Amino acid sequence: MKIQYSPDFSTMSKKAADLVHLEIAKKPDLLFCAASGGSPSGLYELMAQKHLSNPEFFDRLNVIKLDEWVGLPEGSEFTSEYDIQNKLLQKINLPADRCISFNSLAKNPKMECDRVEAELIEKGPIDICILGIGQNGHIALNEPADKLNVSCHVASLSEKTLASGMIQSVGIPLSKGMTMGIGNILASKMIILFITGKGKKEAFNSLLKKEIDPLLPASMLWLHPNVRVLVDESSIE
Ligand SMILES: N[C@@H]1[C@@H](O)[C@H](O)[C@@H](COP(=O)(O)O)O[C@@H]1O
Repeated sequence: MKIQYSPDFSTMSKKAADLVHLEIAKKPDLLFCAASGGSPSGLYELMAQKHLSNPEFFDRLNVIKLDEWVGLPEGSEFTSEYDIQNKLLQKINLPADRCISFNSLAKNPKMECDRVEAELIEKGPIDICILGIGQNGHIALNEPADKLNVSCHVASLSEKTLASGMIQSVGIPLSKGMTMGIGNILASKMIILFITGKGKKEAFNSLLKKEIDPLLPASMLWLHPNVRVLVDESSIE
């Protein structure tokens, strides 16, 4: 795990963009796993700028979405789909046939996870996995628990996640999410974990203990040989 500190959000995002653009230049058709939320939004903005200056750059890129809430109405601005579509996919003109995603409205979320898992087996592994960290140390929607799931699965959301900014204003009671499992994430060739945003300090300090603990799902990343942790110091003071 390589931890790199940046003085602010934009410097951190620029470091991520440099890494991502370098990998895509080497392998234009790579599989990019996109997280929703605030942490990667600076990266996505820089990718959108790259597209403006070099319209062919993302022409062969494939994207898979990291996670999704279960049961949000179609087109809801709170879905991860909406977030990633608006911040990244529409900006880089990525067609639907090069994007794999969980459908928030799937009638059977377990079957939806199995479908995404099967697509990932066929098209994976992920080349670059973008992650934020939850205030409780979750990655994707792998919540702290005695046991963690290897594969794509339906997750019960923790109280801390339910109280987080992202879904507080939804107005519909949510209790579950669909997510990549820890095994899917650890099978990625490169992982970029952002540490930025309010309330992340405690989880980050726990991660620095270098202990593997399912109650801190992000600690599983210590088992991976190619993880870049990009820290925005201004937000964790
Ligand atoms: N399901 C999302 C994750 O995909 C995201 O990485 C995390 C951090 O969000 P943020 O970057 O907004 O702090 O929150 C949510 O739980």
